[in-house]
Amino acid sequence: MGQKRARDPKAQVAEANKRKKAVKSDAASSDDYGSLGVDDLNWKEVAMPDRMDDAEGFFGLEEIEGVDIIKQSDGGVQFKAKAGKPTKSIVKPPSEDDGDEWAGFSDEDSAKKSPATEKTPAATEVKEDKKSKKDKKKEQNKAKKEEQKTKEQKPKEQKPKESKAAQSQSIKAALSFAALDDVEEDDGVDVSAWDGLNLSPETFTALSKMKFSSPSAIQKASIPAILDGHDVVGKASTGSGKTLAFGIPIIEHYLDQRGKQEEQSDKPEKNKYPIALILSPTRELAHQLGKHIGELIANSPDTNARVALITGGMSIQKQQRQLATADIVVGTPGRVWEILSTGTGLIRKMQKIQFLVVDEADRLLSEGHFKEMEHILNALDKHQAGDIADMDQEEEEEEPSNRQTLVFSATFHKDLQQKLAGKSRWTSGDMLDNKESMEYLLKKLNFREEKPKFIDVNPESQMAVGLKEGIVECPAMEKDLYLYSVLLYYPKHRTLIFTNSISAVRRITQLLQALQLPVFALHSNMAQKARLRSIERFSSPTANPSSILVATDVAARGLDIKGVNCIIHYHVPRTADAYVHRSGRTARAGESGKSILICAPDEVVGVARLAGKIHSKKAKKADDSNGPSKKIPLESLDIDRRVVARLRPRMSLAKRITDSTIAKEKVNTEDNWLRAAADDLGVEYDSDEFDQSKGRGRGRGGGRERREKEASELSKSEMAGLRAELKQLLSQRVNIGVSEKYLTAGRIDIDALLRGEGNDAFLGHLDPLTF
Ligand SMILES: Nc1ncnc2c1ncn2[C@@H]1O[C@H](COP(=O)(O)OP(=O)(O)OP(=O)(O)O)[C@@H](O)[C@H]1O
Repeated sequence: MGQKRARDPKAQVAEANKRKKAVKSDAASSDDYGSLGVDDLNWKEVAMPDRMDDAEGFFGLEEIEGVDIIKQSDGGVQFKAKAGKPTKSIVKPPSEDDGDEWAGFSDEDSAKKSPATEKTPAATEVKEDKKSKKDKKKEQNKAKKEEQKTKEQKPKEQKPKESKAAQSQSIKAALSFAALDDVEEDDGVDVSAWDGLNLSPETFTALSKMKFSSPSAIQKASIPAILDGHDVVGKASTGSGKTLAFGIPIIEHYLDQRGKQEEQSDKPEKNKYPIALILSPTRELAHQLGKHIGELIANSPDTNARVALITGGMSIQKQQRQLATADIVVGTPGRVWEILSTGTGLIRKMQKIQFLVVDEADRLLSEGHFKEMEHILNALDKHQAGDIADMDQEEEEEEPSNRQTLVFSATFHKDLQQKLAGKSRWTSGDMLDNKESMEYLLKKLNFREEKPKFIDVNPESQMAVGLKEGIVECPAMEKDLYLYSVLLYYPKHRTLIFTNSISAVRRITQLLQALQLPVFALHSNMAQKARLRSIERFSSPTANPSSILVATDVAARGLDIKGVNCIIHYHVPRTADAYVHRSGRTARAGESGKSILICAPDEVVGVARLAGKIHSKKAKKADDSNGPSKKIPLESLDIDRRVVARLRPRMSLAKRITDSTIAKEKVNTEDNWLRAAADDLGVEYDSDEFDQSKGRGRGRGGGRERREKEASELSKSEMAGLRAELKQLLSQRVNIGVSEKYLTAGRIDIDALLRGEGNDAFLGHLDPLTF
C-alpha cells in the first residue's frame, strides 16, 4: 500500500535531530531494523498534477510504497517493510544533504522551543477577550503595515524577500490551481482601498498580487463583522465576491492562530484541527471555493494553511487523511458526512472549528441535502453523541462550541430571508418535531448570537449590474434552429447553455458538435473527472474564445468561470432563483454579460411570471407609469428571419445525424439489455421477433419509436453521405441577401471583409442584434 504524509518543514525542524539519529543508527545496523518511525522512511514527493482534472486534495504530499503499518498500543503507528522487501528499500538513506540541512539546528533550539509548545492550545485562544485581542491585533498590524510601507518604498530590494523555496512551500501547502500558473513575482496593485478593514499585511500582499484593488460591497460590509466575531448572513448578487467575504476572515484567523499552530507542529498531527468547515451544494463549486481560497493563501507570504477538498467522486481514504491535517475543509454535505461518520476521530476535530460556512445557503438548507446537513450539524453540536462511535461521554460534557456561523447566498427564499434577518419569528413548540422544515435546520445552525448580522448589499435587484437580459421568442419545434442562430450572431462569445434535463444536454451537445462548434457537456451523470475536464476545456485561457458549455443546473450556482460572455436558457428555468443563478455565471466581478432566454409560445406565461418575480420593482415602476401592463421586462431580440431560413438546411442535416446517433446508442443499449436478460432466462433473443411481438410502430408512442427505429437504421454510407453534405454546407458562409457573384452590389463592406472584421459566419450585411 502506498502511504502519504503531509510535508511540513516546521515539523521537520522539530524532528531533525531525532531523524538524524534514527537514520544513522539504521544505516549502521543490519537489515533487521525492527519497526521504523515516520521520519526514518524514504518518502518521495508527489508530483504536481499537470491538469486541473487530476487535482485531488493537497499538493506537496510525500508517498512511499512497500510499507506495512504497525499499530502501537498507545494509538501511534510504526512502519516496517512489506514481506519480501529489504528494509533498506524503505529507509531514508543518510546523505550529505541531511547533514547540511539540519546542521544549523541544535538541541538547544528545540529545548528553547519546548516551553512555548506547552502554552495554551489554540482552541482556548478563541475565548480570549475580543476587545483586548482586537487592540493587540491593531497594534501588531500598525507595526507590520509601517514595516510593509518602508519595504514598499524600495520595491526592488523587497523582491527577493520571499524566497523561491518559501513560495513553493506555500503553493504546495495550499490547494491552488493558480500555483500552476507562472509564479513570477508581480508588483501588484495599490490596495489602500482595503484600509480600515483591519487586515494583516499578509492579506494586503495577497490582495495586491491578485490585483483586487478595492473590496466589493459585500466584502466591505461582511469582513469587519466577521472579524468582530459576529455570525453573519450575507446576501449579494452573483459574482460579487462572496467567497472572499468569508475567506479573508478565515485566513485572518488562521494567521492569528499561526504562532500557536507552529508551536504545536512537533506534536502528533492528530492534535491539529481545522479552523473552518465550508459546505457547498455541488462538487464543482466546492472545488472552486478551495481553489479561490487556495489562491489567497498562495499569494499570502509564508502562509501555509492547508485546504482539504471533501467531495464525491474521489478516494475516501485519501480524503480522510487530508481532513486529519487540514486547516480549512471545503466539501459537499454528502461526502463530508460520509467521512465524518466513519468514526476515526474526525468529528472530534470538526467540533473545534471556529467557522461554519454555509455557501449557497438557500440550496443547502433545502432539497437534496437536508439529511446530510442535519447529520453534520448534529455531529458538530453532539446532539446525537450516543449514535456516533466517535464521541465518548467525557466529550459530551465539553463546553458548547464557540464557532461563528456564516451563511451566504445571492438568493434567499422570502421566508428564509425573513427568519434569518430576524424579521419573522421562529415557530416554536412543534418545530423540533417538524424535522423536514427548513426552520428546523436553521435552528440547528446554532448561531452563537441570538440574531446573526443580516447583510444585504443588493436589496433592490438580485441581478449583477453589468447584465443585459433578453428573450428570443420562437416556435416550439424550432428552438434548436434559433439557438444555433443566436450562437452564430455572437461569434467569439464564450457561451453557457442551460437546459432542464440531462438528455437535452446530451442531444444539444451532439447537435452542436455536428455543426462543428467547440462544445462541451456538463451534467451530474458524468464521471467527476469528465465534469472537471469539461469545465477546464471550456474555461481555460487557451480555450477557443467561442467555446460553448451545455449544462444542467449543476452548473447554475457559484461557478466562477472567467470570460463567460453569454448565458442561454434553452429551457425556461424552473424557478426564479435558478434564473438568477444561471444568469449570474456571466457579468461577474464588475464585468458585463448577456443572458438570453429562448422561449416557445406556450412558455410565455411562465416567463412573464418569472421575470415579474425577479424584476418586481422594475415591473412595478413600468406598471405605474404605463398603467396595467403584462409586458415582460426582458429585451426582445429580433433574429433576422432570412438568417433563420438560410440556416435551416444545416440544422435539419445536423438533426438527422444526431437523432440517428442517439437512436443507435439507445437501440444498442436496449439490445444489450434484452440480450443479457434472454441469456439469464436461457432463451434465444431475436430483435426482429421482439419488435413484432411488441408491435413497434403501432399505438401510443409508436410514432416516436418508429422514427427512432428508422433513424437507427440509417446505414453507415447514408450517415457518411449526410455528414459530407453537412460539411460542404458548413464550409460556406451563410449568404444573406447577396450573391457571391455580385460582391460589388453594395450589400457587402469589402474593406471590413478584408480587415477580417464582421461576422465570419455570414456573407452580406447582417444587422447586429442591438443587445
Ligand atoms: N475585491 C475584488 N476585486 C475584484 N475581483 C474580485 C474581488 N473579490 C472577488 N473578486 C473576483 O470576483 C469573482 C467572483 O467572486 P465569487 O465567486 O466569490 O462571487 P460570488 O459572489 O460568490 O458569486 P456566486 O453568487 O455566483 O457564487 C471571482 O473571479 C473573484 O476572483
